[in-house]
Amino acid sequence: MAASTVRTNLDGKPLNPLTILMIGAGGFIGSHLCEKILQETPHKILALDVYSDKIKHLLEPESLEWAGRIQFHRINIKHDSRLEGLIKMSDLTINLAAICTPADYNTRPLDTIYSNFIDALPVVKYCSENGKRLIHFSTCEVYGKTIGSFLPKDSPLRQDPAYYLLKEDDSPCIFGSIEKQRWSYACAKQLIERLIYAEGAENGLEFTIVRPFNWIGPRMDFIPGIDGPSEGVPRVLACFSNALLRREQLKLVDGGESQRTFVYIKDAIEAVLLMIENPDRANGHIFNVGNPNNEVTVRQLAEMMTAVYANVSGEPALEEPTVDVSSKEFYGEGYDDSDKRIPDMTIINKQLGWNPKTSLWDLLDSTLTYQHKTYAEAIKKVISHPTTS
Ligand SMILES: NC(=O)c1ccc[n+]([C@@H]2O[C@H](COP(=O)([O-])OP(=O)(O)OC[C@H]3O[C@@H](n4cnc5c(N)ncnc54)[C@H](O)[C@@H]3O)[C@@H](O)[C@H]2O)c1
Ligand SMILES: O=c1ccn([C@@H]2O[C@H](COP(=O)(O)OP(=O)(O)O[C@H]3OC[C@@H](O)[C@H](O)[C@H]3O)[C@@H](O)[C@H]2O)c(=O)[nH]1
Repeated sequence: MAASTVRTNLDGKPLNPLTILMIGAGGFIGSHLCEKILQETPHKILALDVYSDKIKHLLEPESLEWAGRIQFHRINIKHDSRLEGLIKMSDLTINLAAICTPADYNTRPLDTIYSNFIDALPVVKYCSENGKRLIHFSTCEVYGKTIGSFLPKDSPLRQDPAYYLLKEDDSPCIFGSIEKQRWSYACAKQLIERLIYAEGAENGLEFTIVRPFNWIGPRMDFIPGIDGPSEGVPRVLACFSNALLRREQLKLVDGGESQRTFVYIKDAIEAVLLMIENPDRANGHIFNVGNPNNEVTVRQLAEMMTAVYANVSGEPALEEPTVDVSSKEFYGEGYDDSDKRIPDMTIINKQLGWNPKTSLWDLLDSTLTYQHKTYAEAIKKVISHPTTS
């Protein structure tokens, strides 16, 4: 591994080992980022989260080759005086902590706003006051709806990228009305972005903002009734995986017409490592991180996942693998949706030379292989003994 050799950045400068405070290290993205940093770099991680299940394999046993380079701190940043001390001890803080599942945005809007704005405030403040660098995770949802979504359905302008391509320094942020509480998350993320940007402009905070575009892969969210609440609604990858594992129909919200671009978590993590190790190129920037080549409608995603899962499991797909449900029925009152999300890649290409590599088919193949291996047996047990779940 590279830890014993001298690492250089994109400009050929040697890199000193960093101490990185990773807030939300126990989540989906955090677990992959911890793995990458420990396996490929000499950097140290102060991993902060309220949960550690997804990074258990990195914390135990003590004999692992990176023992001593990762330390877990079980802390809730809502109320813990240790936060500032940890920021002071680190060269860089990465903030991933958030409530970020759409089922929560309209049903727990207060928790969503507190988590994505209020709870992030001390992190920004302590970084700014102590002259520490911050990489903050925002979201592609700050763009909201595309300009093109307001055009008539048959308008040829809808095919023009000027009406849908999402550009960091150009596109407006278009949300629905206040009673559409779906946008509580996007709005909170937008305000914290503006605050970080202002701290940079007025007080010299060194920051990078990341806007992930539907990063997916192993360890994303949970499978209801197995490693998460039975009634919980995770993001689409886990919802569809859960249905496939249980041989149930995949639910298409409002016909599954919305479009998304999906990027493989392992590609996306490469971009984050470039940001970590190239501050001169990353500071002061907002980066879209996604795969513009992997666009599908949610219906197409369901069809692809059904086909891939049949290959992986060796079980034929259901005759009617999908069923339509209304958003009101699925998410409740106040849901709304982003119509289309294609990231413009100009800034990340220019600053960091990063490009995603993995096709949607390939990333679904490795992810569903993982889901099958991890959950198929447990699901069978729960189905045959429903009362013990
Ligand atoms: N996965 C994606 O495609 C995606 C897309 C857009 C934005 N993001 C952003 O990236 C970040 C990470 O997303 P993820 O997919 O890994 O989500 P995740 O839910 O898997 O991880 C978030 C982690 O933060 C922790 N956390 C939340 N509140 C906390 C608190 N008060 N104190 C300590 N820990 C706390 C959670 O326990 C969890 O482990 C979030 O900010 C999210 O908004 C992710
Ligand atoms: O079972 C399901 C689940 C979801 N969906 C649909 O699939 C699409 C994608 O849903 P996801 O749950 O992955 O969430 P979204 O892409 O809407 O938002 C996500 O993207 C960016 C991040 O900030 C967050 O992780 C999350 O808000 C939506 O149109 C949703 O309505 C279904 O049709 N069926």
